[in-house]
Amino acid sequence: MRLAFIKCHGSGNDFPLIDARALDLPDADWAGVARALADRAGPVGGDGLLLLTAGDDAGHDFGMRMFNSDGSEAETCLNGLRCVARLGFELLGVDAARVRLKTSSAEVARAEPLAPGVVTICETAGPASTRTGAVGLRIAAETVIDAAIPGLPSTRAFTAVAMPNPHLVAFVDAVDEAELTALGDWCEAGPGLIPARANVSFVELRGQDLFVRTYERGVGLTDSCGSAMASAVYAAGRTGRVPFGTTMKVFNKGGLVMGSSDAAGMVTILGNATFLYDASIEVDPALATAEPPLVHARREDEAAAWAAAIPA
Ligand SMILES: N[C@@H](CCC[C@H](N)C(=O)O)C(=O)O
Repeated sequence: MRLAFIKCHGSGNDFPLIDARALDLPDADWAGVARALADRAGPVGGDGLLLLTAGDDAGHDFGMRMFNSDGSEAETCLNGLRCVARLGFELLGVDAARVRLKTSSAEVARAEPLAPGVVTICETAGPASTRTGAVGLRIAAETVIDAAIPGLPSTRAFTAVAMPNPHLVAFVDAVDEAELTALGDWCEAGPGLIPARANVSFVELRGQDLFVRTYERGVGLTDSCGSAMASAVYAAGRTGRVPFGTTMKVFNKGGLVMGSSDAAGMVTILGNATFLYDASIEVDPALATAEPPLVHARREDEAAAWAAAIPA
């Protein structure tokens, strides 16, 4: 089948994005499309597949679905949501919307550019939950807040957050990528402690700002993860490191976003939604393979604006 897509990124988290409002494919086929298009060794590459889906009578202007590179479907993707929101705004001619996610809803709106030429979207999601059941942790404790998790092969103190996708967040003095990768790999095996797996983040507190490095469920180490940044912002408030209500810069390997949260668990993230190119591609969902894409237009001005705003 031939699919049109936009290659986009939110804070360096990159995705093929498909307007799927009129496409009716079984979930297994979307999983195959994700595995074909978000394969780093394949013709497109990305940290997952984003779908813009139709609105509904429950007050959602449109919806978002997100499939990880391994074909698993996530509850949310907050870097991806900004890109989906931008496409929804452009297609519907609106500047704000309520969006249906897999198991929750989010509010999105156009915002003042973070830097000249950088399309910027504000998103509010939540409430974040620290209930271990919501995070998928099979332990007796009701919550894990800045505490070791029995059975996890790490002695670090974690805060477990459902955004609503599962996150384990540890504040560290300095991010050790090898340690993060080893722990992420352990979670990827779906151990009895956390069978649905988890996104794992190490976070450096830099004054009242954060630097977040994340091993994403279903993907691996990524340049940034929006729901991980949201979880880290909330965890910073919940653990008393940064007062709720503080707007902080959240740095990551792919750039930065602005974030804040409140005691009720609502998290607001402001960040880019950059479109890189428009293309179409022949995909075989059953085999999870794709031909090289036909690129129709490159949005070089947007890529340049982001590069100028976030020097390497
Ligand atoms: N990159 C995303 C999160 C994508 C889903 C995640 N890997 C999961 O399986 O929960 C983001 O920006 O939030």
